[in-house]
Amino acid sequence: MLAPALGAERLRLREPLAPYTTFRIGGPADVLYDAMTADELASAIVAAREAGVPVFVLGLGANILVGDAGFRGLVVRNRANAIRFGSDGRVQAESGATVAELIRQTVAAGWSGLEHYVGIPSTVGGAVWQNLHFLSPAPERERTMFIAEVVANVELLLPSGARTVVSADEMAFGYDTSRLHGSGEIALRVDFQLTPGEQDTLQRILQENLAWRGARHPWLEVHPSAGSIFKKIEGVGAGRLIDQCGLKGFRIGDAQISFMHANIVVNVGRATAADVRAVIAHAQAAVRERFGQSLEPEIGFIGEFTAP
Ligand SMILES: NC(=O)C1=CN([C@@H]2O[C@H](COP(=O)(O)OP(=O)(O)OC[C@H]3O[C@@H](n4cnc5c(N)ncnc54)[C@H](OP(=O)(O)O)[C@@H]3O)[C@@H](O)[C@H]2O)C=CC1
Ligand SMILES: C=C(O[C@H]1[C@H](O)[C@@H](CO)O[C@H](OP(=O)(O)OP(=O)(O)OC[C@H]2O[C@@H](n3ccc(=O)[nH]c3=O)[C@H](O)[C@@H]2O)[C@@H]1NC(C)=O)C(=O)O
Repeated sequence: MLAPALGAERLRLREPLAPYTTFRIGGPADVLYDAMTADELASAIVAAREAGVPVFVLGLGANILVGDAGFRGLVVRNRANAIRFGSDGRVQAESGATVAELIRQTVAAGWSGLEHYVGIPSTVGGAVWQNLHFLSPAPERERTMFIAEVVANVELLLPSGARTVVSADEMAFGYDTSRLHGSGEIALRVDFQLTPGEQDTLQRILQENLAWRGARHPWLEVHPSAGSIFKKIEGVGAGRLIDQCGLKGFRIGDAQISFMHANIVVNVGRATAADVRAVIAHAQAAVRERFGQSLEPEIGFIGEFTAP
């Protein structure tokens, strides 16, 4: 049903999703399609919806846990990555561009606003979906900065299949959220408004932020993860509560609570989604019993899970 619209030769059947996630976990998608432009991304979603096929848009797979039984339907891997510079600090990126590449190009051109988010795996689409954030530069690090601060407009694909451009004010950005959560809307392109930056300042922020993250978070290349597993508990810290339960290093199968940061679960070998879910349940039960607090997962659970 999808082949006429998307091209049979570009559809991969029963494709394992683990390699396309930072957790390196997850069973096969019925069908995987790589969208190479924003137009292809929009066409694929519209084609799937018209055919009544469930569809999931995959960025870098940095904030999701895919079930061991995989995804029934179409996974569209967003590889639409064109980046165009306008005048006076305007930069437009397709939503599959990586934040890493966008930072590389904007910093090289002397524009400030995105350098704070260095080292965080994300596509531009994932970044606006979740309102990507990091602490303000050292030495103060006095506040959390959000990508919303440099977003001017977002082009959206609506559930109807129509496209529209909305301003940042209309994006309902919050901590770890935006209007894209649960709305069925997909970000196709984002316009950023950046400001001139001193090359030395930009380079300092890049290096200091990478050092900060490197010292606190496990390294993805060695210890695959999905970043923070649980949502922030304001003024307390999900990681601190799990830590105080003595759970650093707690392991089920090959899923382990990181020794570096208790809010991160790492895949130390061949972890399954069931292993990760069992670790999540254990941490939730321990924190509820000890502190009476509910830990709410921050990651998305995608596809089909077998019982742990
Ligand atoms: N601060 C940190 O240290 C870390 C932060 N992260 C966060 O994780 C996210 C990772 O992004 P990424 O790997 O690209 O995303 P993922 O592939 O992990 O997808 C996560 C969700 O993003 C939504 N999404 C992705 N692309 C789009 C799009 N074009 N339009 C609308 N929704 C989209 C989907 O939501 P839906 O299910 O609603 O369709 C999906 O469930 C970033 O937001 C980043 O902030 C991750 C790791 C560490
Ligand atoms: C890693 C992510 O985002 C990160 C983001 O990189 C950084 C910097 O802005 O701030 C948040 O981390 P965080 O470390 O402050 O969050 P929490 O896990 O709630 O920890 C809060 C505090 O608890 C303490 N803490 C943390 C871990 C630990 O093992 N022990 C401990 O005592 C630390 O003092 C820490 O600062 C984001 N996490 C959440 C859940 O909001 C992600 O979204 O995947």
